[in-house]
Amino acid sequence: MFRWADTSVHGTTHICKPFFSSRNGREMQGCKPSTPGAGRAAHAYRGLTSPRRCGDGDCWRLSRAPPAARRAWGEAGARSMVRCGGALLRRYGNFIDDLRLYVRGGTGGMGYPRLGGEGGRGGDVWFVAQEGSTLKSIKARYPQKRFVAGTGANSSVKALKGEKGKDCEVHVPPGISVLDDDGKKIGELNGAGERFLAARGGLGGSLATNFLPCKGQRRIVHLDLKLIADVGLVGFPNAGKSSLLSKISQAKPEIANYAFTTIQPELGKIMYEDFKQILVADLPGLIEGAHQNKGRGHKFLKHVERTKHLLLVVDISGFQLSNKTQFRTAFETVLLLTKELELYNEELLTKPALLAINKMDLPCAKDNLNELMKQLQNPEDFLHLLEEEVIPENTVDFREIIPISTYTGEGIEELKACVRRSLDEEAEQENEEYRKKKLLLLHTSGEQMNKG
Ligand SMILES: Nc1nc2c(ncn2[C@@H]2O[C@H](COP(=O)(O)OP(=O)(O)OP(=O)(O)O)[C@@H](O)[C@H]2O)c(=O)[nH]1
Ligand SMILES: [Mg+2]
Repeated sequence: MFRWADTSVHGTTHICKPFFSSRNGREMQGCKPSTPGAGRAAHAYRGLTSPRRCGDGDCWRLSRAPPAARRAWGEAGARSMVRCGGALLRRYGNFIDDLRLYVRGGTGGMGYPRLGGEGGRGGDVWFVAQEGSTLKSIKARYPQKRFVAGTGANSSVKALKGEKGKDCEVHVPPGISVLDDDGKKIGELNGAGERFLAARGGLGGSLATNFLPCKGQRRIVHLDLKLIADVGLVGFPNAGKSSLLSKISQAKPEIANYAFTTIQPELGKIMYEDFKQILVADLPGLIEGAHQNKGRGHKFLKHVERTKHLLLVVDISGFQLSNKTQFRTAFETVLLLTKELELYNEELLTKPALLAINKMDLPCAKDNLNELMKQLQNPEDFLHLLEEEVIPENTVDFREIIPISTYTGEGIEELKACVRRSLDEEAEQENEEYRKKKLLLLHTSGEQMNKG
């Protein structure tokens, strides 16, 4: 259940209780913010949140916040004043995670009717997973995006059985799903060296075909890339995911105080003293409705599918995309993120998950954290205040909740340790299951041999 890591904020380990939702009759975890969503108090509360650049180019400017909020926000807020720019005008970077290709197997060779010779089979088109390969490099090298294998050799007096046409091998990055033109998955390439037959060559001419060759298989396929990482950073825009990645790894992602700074996934490695490395993927921010592809949600959510662990990152001061959208408290953002994951693919909620509560250096953070804690401990007291649309059907079972600040470094070491512990536990569990399966297999094969 929810477990708070030791932090310099609290200095204690705190166990939060799960709660029972009367709404859907399921066990839930979470809380309801006591701050109402409207009115003067809420306005002040909102004013304490980081002013940010909104989706449509407007800003929640600090100057609009009430004076009390501005005072409370103080320097930290001023430091992270909104920067309005043309970021949203940028394309989705030059990172490519979907490529449409035409593939055709080679035509078979002609048969030799007089001597009953058989033409060679056409070559095949193969996709071969190779480390270092990218969809971008495929596009750059083969702008036509057409892959045709060689034609089989004709049967001749010298060689009655014609030679097979040359195979065409396309090197693709590991983590590829191959889809047909209707979007149906026809193959997967996860590890380096794995191969997928994309188009089979046609048979050579023989007696059965009146010595006429057959054409090779032809089709349109999509290569859909999903990042494979140990941990995926999931959160609303501006929560500090990229800041966190830059703090725990050598990666240098772009960091800025506006939504959608990260427009393409970025990878970083956490290096531990014993040389263990954990691959972390910084994913672009999600917004409400991401599961319906709002804010390019599908493009980003699909990467979550292949990460082993989820690390949800939320801003303790809450989130508001623009002054036209509703303000969401830290707890509401947790629920909303859960909901987006659940609606996109329910299985995502079965992944081991951790929760990082960021921006603990803000003046309002400790109060908000205490409030959040109260809500987490007695959620049933607050749940009825939440809007229906915020509450997910299921919940993420957070292994640990860690308050952090990427500015001061608070909680960062604890977070790294928690990530390591969680991955190690999972690996141990997988090993145990593998051992059990092997033992069972040995046992049953031994019994069969005894019977024989
Ligand atoms: N006060 C404070 N600000 C922070 C902290 N971490 C990040 N920020 C600020 O929050 C803003 C957003 O940080 P990013 O790391 O770009 O956030 P993100 O989640 O990657 O945002 P997107 O890429 O848009 O999804 C930046 O101005 C950061 O400087 C923190 O611990 N404390
Ligand atoms: Mg980012």
